[in-house]
Formats: sequence, structure tokens, C-alpha cells
Amino acid sequence: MLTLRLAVLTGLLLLVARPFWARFTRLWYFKRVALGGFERENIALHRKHGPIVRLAPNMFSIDLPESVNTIYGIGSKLPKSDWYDGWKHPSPDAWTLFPDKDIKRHAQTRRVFQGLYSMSSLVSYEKYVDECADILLSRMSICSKRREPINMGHWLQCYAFDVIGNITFSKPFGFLDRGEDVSGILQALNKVFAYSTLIGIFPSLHPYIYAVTSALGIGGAAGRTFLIRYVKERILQRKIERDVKDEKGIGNAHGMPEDFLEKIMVKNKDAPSKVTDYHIFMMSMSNIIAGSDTTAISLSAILYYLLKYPNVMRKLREEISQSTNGDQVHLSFKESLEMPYWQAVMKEALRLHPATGLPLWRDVTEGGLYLNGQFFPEGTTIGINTWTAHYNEDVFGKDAAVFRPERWLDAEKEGGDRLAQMNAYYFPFGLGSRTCIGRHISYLEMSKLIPLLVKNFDFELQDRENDWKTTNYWFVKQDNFDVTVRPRAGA
Ligand code: HEM
Repeated sequence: MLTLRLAVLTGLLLLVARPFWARFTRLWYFKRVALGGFERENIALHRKHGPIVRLAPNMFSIDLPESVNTIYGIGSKLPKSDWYDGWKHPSPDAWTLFPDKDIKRHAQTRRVFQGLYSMSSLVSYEKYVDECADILLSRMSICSKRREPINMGHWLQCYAFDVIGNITFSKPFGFLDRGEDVSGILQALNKVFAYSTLIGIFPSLHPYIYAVTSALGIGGAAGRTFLIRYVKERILQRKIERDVKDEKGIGNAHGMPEDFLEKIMVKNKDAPSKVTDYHIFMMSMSNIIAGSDTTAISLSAILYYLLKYPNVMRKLREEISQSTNGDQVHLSFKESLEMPYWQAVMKEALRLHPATGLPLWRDVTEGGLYLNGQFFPEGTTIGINTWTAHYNEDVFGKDAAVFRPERWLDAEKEGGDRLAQMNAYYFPFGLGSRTCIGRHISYLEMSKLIPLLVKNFDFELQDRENDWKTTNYWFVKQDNFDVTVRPRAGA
């Protein structure tokens, strides 16, 4: 009887969703994702077919604001789907936080390491951010003298990599100093992202293809190997330094505050069975892989929209000059939190250009799930794409595609439910138990840098007419953020 009921319900599911070929094979979704622009297509699919769209025989893209908590909320028990397998080494021992499907182990790991990413830990990371911001500032001065267009996306990526290296190990990678891709890491990671994004659609092939590509040294294996070696070297070096000094946790290099590695090593020394050497390696790697491109993309988005909307730039600059004194170089994180317009600018830029551009896939578990009256049996995979959510006109209004930081401030002034509804369908950092662990760190990096840049420089978009080009292999990266840069009069 139960089987019959399930068959009927699954049959109904078959009738509901389009596009046609997605019913029969995952190849349809694979092909669309491979084209690199799925975030826009996902929005268009929902506008055409409604809130539930089939992307593969058992994969459904959802655009239902009222279901976001059921799928992702803190109480939700839906694990990440096997699409995430592509983001890890095929060995079950080589697990990492981001793709971990084991809900219990994931929760334990988060509990142990949450503090390293908390607001109170940011105080010790702030100086590491300032150091890299100073280097970027001096690079911008040099670029402004050359008067040639520069790829600002590249420089912001250099900054994001160096900052996360500095926060994690008190040592930037050297991207800003060299202005180029150190040891091919950026190129290699691009390949890793494309590989993981696509193989995740056919996860059973992952062990075989991974073995072949690694043996041949293609598909990003070389850059990944460099990164692994780099992280291991930093850890080893720190262990030696700590042994020599035999000191426990107070400060590290050159009297700077505790960096991430120092904090995690203190935990390791206090409870070696709970915080193992594998944890130290895995969390440090996660910082670099999950925390660099995401921040770079978001920084580019903020600056790009400021350049596209000069009125917003003007208002922001007014707020910056009111909030800082003339000689002050760096805005403190605390000061930035007290700048409502700046906060709204960041929020709005991450709404219009969230860093991840595919549905955040989750598996429906035992007993199935009803969404909007539609039954999804156990074993189906469902997900909401942040882009689909953020461009939802019922939630954000008819002008959802317009960059308008005021929408957040107006909704707040207005009172009522609107702000709560917008906040509930706004998730550039994911949601619930799988929300981004590094989100405060990324806010620290972003909120300090952009005010510094726009206070000191004028940027001009090379192509004012057309929107920039992007490529979406999970991260929606900007390809041609070309600008000219000039020092600002009086800065
Ligand atoms: C603006 C910058 C960032 C954005 C937009 C961003 C976005 C996200 C999103 C959307 C997720 C959840 C993905 C999912 O549900 O599949 C996530 C998870 C994660 N992020 Fe971030 N992230 C950013 C910066 C960072 C930074 C700076 C770090 C590390 C220092 C970091 C580390 C992580 C980790 C480890 C996870 C996995 C968390 C878990 O599953 O428990 N991220 N991030």
C-alpha cells in the first residue's frame, strides 16, 4: 500500500516539473551547468515554470520563500546531497567541513572550532587585514601612475588570498607583492572548482576520474598539491617555533596578535584527542579554499555596483568622511558596524551577486517531505539557488534586479514584516547548521577594505555600457572587471 502511494506521488512529481529532458537524464543539468551561466538560467526557469523545477530525474530546484526554513533551518535534518562529494578527496578518511554529509561529525566539528571564527576572535585578526590592505593601497598607487586599465577583480583576488593566508598563518602568500598568480594556485583552483561542480552531478564517477586526473597531474591537481604542501609547511614551521619557544598561545610572530593557526594549536595542545593534527590541517585548508575566492567575488561585487551607481558611491563617501577623521588611515571594524549606509551597501551587493550560483543541494530523508503541497519522497534531492531567492520579486519587489541599498534601510524604517521577509530569503552565506563558518571574517575583510579604497582612489569602469561577464562553476566569478584608477583629490 505504502509502495503504491509512493509510486502515485512520485508519478505526480513526474508530471509537475519541466524542462522535458530533465525528466530522463542528469545530462541535461550537466550540460546547462557546464555552460557556466546557470545562476541566470535558474532564475529564468523559475519565472517560466513556477516555484518547483526539475533539473534532473530526482533533482528539484525550489523557489519557495516559505520553505526555506524547512529545507535549511537549524532544526532541519536534511543532509547535504552527494553533489558535495566532488569537493573532497574520494577517500572517506579525507573528510572536510564543507562537503561533510555526516551530520553528527559535522555538528561536533563546528562546536569545537566555532570560536575561532567568532566576532570576539576578529579582534586579533584585524591587524592582519590592515597589513594586506596597506599593500593593496600601495599597489593601487603604482597602478594609478601607469594610467593603464587594470583588472580590479584580479587585485581583489590577490588581496583576499593574502589576507586569509595572513589571518591563518601570519604569512600572506605574496600575491599582492608579486601581482600575479603565485605558483599557479588561482588557475589550479579554477580547475578544481570546475571539476568538483561538474563531477558532483555524476558523483559515482568521481573516484575513477579523480584517480586518473591526479595521476596525469591535470584538472587542478598540481595547484592543489602546492597548496597542501604550503599548508603543511606552515604547520610544521609553527610546531618547531612553538617547541623552541615552549610558549603557550600568547602572541606569535613579531608581537602580532594570535593568528588562526596559533589559536587552533593551543586547542590541540589542550585536548589533542579532540583537536587532532588532521583537524589543524583540514581547517587551515578550508580557510584558504572556502574563504578566498568567495571574499574576492564579494569585494568585486561591492566595488562594481558602487561604480555602476554613482549616487550610492557619493552617499557612501559622505558617510565615510563623517565617520572617520581626516588623518585616519584604517576604518576599524567596530566603526564600520556603526555605518548603516555602508552596511546596507554590502548587504545589497551580496544580494545581487551572491558568491555561490547553484542550488544548495540537500537530500530528502525518511518519510519524505511536502513543499507547497507537493510531496518529495525520500531520496529526492532539492535545493534553493541563492540567486533565485535574491531575485525573487515577491520578496524583494519589482525592482529586485536594481542595486538599491536603501531597500534595507526603508524596510527597517517601515517596521512591519517586510524586513523580516527579506532577511529570511537572503542567504549569501548559506543557512542553518551549514551556514558559512567564516562569514564574520569575510565581513571584517570587506568592511575595512572598500571604504579605504574609495576614500583614496577614483575608479572608472572601462565598459560602462555592458554588464560584466561572469563564469559560474559554483562560484560566480567575474571575468572582466576592468577599471582605471586615479588618486582622489585631497585624499
Ligand atoms: C563573502 C565571503 C564568503 C561567502 C559569500 C561565503 C559563502 C558560503 C556559503 C554559501 C556556504 C554554505 C554552502 C552550502 O550550504 O553548501 C559557506 C560555507 C563555508 N564557508 Fe564560506 N563564504 C565566505 C567566506 C568564507 C571565509 C572567509 C571562510 C573561512 C575563513 C569560509 C569558510 C567556509 C566553510 C569552512 C564553510 C563550510 C561550513 C559548514 O559546512 O559547516 N567562508 N560559505
